[in-house]
Amino acid sequence: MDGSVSKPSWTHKLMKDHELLCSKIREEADELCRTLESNEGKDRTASEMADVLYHSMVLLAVQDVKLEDVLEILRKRFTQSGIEEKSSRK
Ligand SMILES: N=c1c2ncn([C@@H]3O[C@H](COP(=O)(O)OP(=O)(O)OP(=O)(O)O)[C@@H](O)[C@H]3O)c2ncn1[C@@H]1O[C@H](COP(=O)(O)O)[C@@H](O)[C@H]1O
Repeated sequence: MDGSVSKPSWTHKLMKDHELLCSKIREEADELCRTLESNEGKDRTASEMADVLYHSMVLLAVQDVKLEDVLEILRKRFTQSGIEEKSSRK
């Protein structure tokens, strides 16, 4: 024993408590939207987006989904407009 005390980790807490994790993602997404609706400025938008990304990346890690896999899906969508893709599903 080296006598060190491990620091509490927000990430570990989120990974163990899926209800908390999902509620944080919803809360942070709502805060991000409010930066637009209330014109809170670029810095606030960037900060809230960082919160959304961080919490969403924890959700990916819980499910063993790599961010690279998400980026690959976005890359494949480059050649098709979102409206075309949506109508192709109907
Ligand atoms: N990027 C983050 C990160 N972004 C946000 N958070 C935490 O997410 C929590 C969000 O809670 P709240 O919504 O209550 O806080 P808030 O959003 O600041 O409050 P308001 O917007 O409501 O004013 C806060 O405790 C933030 O510190 C993060 N916690 C950790 N990380 C990264 O994860 C690493 C490991 O952190 P630990 O897991 O805590 O060791 C860190 O070094 C960082 O790199």
